[in-house]
Amino acid sequence: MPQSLHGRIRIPGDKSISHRGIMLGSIARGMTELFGFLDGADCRSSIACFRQLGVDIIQDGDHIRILGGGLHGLQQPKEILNVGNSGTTARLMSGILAGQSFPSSLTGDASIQRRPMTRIIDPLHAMGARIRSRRDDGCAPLDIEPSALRGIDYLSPLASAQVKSSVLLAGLYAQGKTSVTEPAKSRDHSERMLRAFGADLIEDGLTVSISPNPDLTGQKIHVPGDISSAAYWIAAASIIPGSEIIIENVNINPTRDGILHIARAMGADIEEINPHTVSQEPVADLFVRSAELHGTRVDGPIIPRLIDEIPVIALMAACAEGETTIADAHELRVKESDRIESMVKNLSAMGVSVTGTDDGMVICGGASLRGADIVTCHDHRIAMTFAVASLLADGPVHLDDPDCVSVSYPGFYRSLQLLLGQ
Ligand SMILES: O=C(O)C1=C[C@@H](OP(=O)(O)O)[C@@H](O)[C@H](O)C1
Ligand SMILES: C=C(OP(=O)(O)O)C(=O)O
Repeated sequence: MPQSLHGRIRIPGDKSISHRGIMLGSIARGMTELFGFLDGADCRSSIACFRQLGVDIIQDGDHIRILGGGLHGLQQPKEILNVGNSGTTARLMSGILAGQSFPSSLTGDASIQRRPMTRIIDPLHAMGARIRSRRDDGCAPLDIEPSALRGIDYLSPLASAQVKSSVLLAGLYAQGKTSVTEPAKSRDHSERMLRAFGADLIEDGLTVSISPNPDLTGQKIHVPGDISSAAYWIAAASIIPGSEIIIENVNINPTRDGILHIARAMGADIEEINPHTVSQEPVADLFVRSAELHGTRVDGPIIPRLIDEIPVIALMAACAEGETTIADAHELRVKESDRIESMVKNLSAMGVSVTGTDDGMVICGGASLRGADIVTCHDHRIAMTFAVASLLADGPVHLDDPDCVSVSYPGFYRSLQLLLGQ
């Protein structure tokens, strides 16, 4: 019988909001303070890049102070900017760099150098940017030359907050208005934060428009807890009989709350307590009790609202009664790893009957999980998913790179021990 989870837990700050806080604080005028910042490897990469761009950023744990010099206050970096493992840093920062009066280059780790950048290069080109993939393969390293930008109306083929945000940030430096229309709503943290910093931004359904600003103004931002990190505890507490936990201070932004909808559709028992707003973002504590789960269908416009949670949703599906189909999630193939392949391979190794499809997977629930050697592909979400799976396995589960969790959740294993009462 697996050991149940109990107690209250506070999860680290939201990764998307932490990145945006560093970036907007760096191009705003005056002091920005971030409280509850995610001190994980990805957000540290954003700090390192903007320091290289001449911004004074002081970090004291999860408290950050940024002295921004305004939209044109960045300086030419002496060396190539290194985004590490962070796609968000690469794509959003490219939008800012495209509008600068100096050249710059950026690269990242092996995973970043495989992830597609044409999705931002194309719209930035249409705005007049001079940005090219050094190896001509559509991936980083990217070289960016100064040029005058003009506003465009961009019809994005993808529901991607990174693409949307990159174009909107470039729009701050463009002549005229820039708008982005997406096929489905992606996370809207950039829109909320840009507005708080004083940007001239309008939202109309799936279209967001921004006009160039004379300047943004530094802000104090309280970063709420990351629902993508809460997802592991939602899943673990739901699956393991007898569990009862409270996850404090979780961002429940409707563009991010897909996991709550899908978990409830599977029968999960999740109560939202004390809902309130913090720095333009809706927040609540989540009371999660174990429940009998059953299979469901995960597809359509909810996909961008839970894209990073699909690995752990697939694990919930493996432990539920009946079949679950995940579709319309082709984007999983271009994350830190090919997450469809990673999930199919590792769930199969644990004895789950799962079939990968082009844009998702079909999972037969109800199997008992056996011990296995897990290939994480250095992907933090795969590592955390199988650390949760290990609680249910009837034999030892070995992760080849357990430490990669520090990309988004440095205290993950400590939190797990706490919830297990160890
Ligand atoms: O904008 C963001 O902060 C993010 C957007 C999503 O990526 P896409 O924009 O590629 O969908 C998500 O997967 C990533 O973890 C963070
Ligand atoms: C896809 C992710 O992040 P990024 O694109 O910023 O690397 C993630 O955190 O799951």
